[in-house]
Amino acid sequence: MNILRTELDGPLILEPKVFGDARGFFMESWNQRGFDAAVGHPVTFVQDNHSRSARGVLRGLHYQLPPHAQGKLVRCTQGLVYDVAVDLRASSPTFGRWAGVELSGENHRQFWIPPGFAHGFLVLSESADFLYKTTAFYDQPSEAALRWDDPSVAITWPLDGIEPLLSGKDVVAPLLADARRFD
Ligand SMILES: Cc1cn([C@H]2C[C@H](O)[C@@H](COP(=O)(O)OP(=O)(O)O[C@H]3O[C@@H](C)C(=O)[C@@H](O)[C@H]3O)O2)c(=O)[nH]c1=O
Repeated sequence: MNILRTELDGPLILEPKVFGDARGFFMESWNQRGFDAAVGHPVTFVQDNHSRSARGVLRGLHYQLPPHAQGKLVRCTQGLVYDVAVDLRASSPTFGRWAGVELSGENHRQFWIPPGFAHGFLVLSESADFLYKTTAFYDQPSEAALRWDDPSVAITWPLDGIEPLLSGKDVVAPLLADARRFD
């Protein structure tokens, strides 16, 4: 597994070793020992999620508040998405900054987003299957969101003229100035 850092302290891009042959490919999509070594400490996942979205769907930016804050290990198994993490750790030198990466069924990349970050993605293919593991259970009262197009965060989503399709709650998500942050 190849590990790439972003300009933010915490998120990691993981590139699993893919064994291709005449049948197709094989890869270890998660290996506890390798993952813990990459992150530098043991991580326990408790939930796996799967969503499917059409082109132009933008889910996010989402997080859960402590004590239900979630680390997420995300990947796209079919299609192509642009995936983004935003640093919401109040004491972080990179508070309010973002990192983005293309994840696809072709590049097999995974993105580790630790607790303390908002997360979202934009679908760039006709459809996309998005799978992720979380370190805490879904807790609806702890859900929080940050506006995807907050000018102070200024994420350069590769929209290319697409009008993103958002959920009702994402349309009215607060700007960074009003969003809940992590102490
Ligand atoms: C996230 C989640 C949702 N749900 C339910 C609640 C709701 O009725 C339905 C759809 O939920 P949402 O609209 O929040 O789904 P979605 O917009 O896909 O939410 C996800 O977005 C990405 C960007 C993330 O980072 C995830 O953590 C998660 O917040 O599924 C669960 O039962 N368990 C879960 O873990």
